[in-house]
Amino acid sequence: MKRENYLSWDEYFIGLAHLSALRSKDPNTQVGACIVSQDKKVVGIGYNGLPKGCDDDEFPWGKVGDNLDTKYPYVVHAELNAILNSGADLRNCTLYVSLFPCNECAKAIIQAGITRVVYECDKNWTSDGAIASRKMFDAACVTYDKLPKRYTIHIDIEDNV
Ligand SMILES: O=c1[nH]c(=O)n([C@H]2C[C@H](O)[C@@H](COP(=O)(O)O)O2)cc1CO
Ligand SMILES: [Zn+2]
Repeated sequence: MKRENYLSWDEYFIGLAHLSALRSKDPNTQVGACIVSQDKKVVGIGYNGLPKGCDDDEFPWGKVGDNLDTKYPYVVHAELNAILNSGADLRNCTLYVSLFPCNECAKAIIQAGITRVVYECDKNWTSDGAIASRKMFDAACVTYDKLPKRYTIHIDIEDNV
């Protein structure tokens, strides 16, 4: 008889997105994204971080002050990193992401041909960025689904072998 308590596809892929977020150096918000093809293959994965060649220890991670002295002009968002890290054709793929995408990522998601977004947290739901994202997703027929519940996936590598 097969195991009962295995991960669902949604749990598996959002779990991968969360694992990826653990690589983020952002001290405030760690976001992870995972792109999955129609036949359930992972074709892209990423987290919010600086572009290649930009030193994590040299660039700022703060939120306030002069814009150029904050992280905002420099950080590549998780969704965009997942798209850029993929070499695959992303048409009709699903993007799993821990936070609802901002409008800049929404544009990249649409242009890449991704047709479904599954997200977990929508703490930014009423921000202008998220409102613009929804306008564009609706116009471009990109569906967006919030995962129905939060859950814990426990990974203990020592115990797992
Ligand atoms: O869609 C997103 N994807 C994404 O990776 N991020 C990243 C950029 C920043 O590193 C961080 C947001 O930082 P903060 O919550 O401190 O403003 O999350 C932020 C958004 C905004 O929704
Ligand atoms: Zn974004």
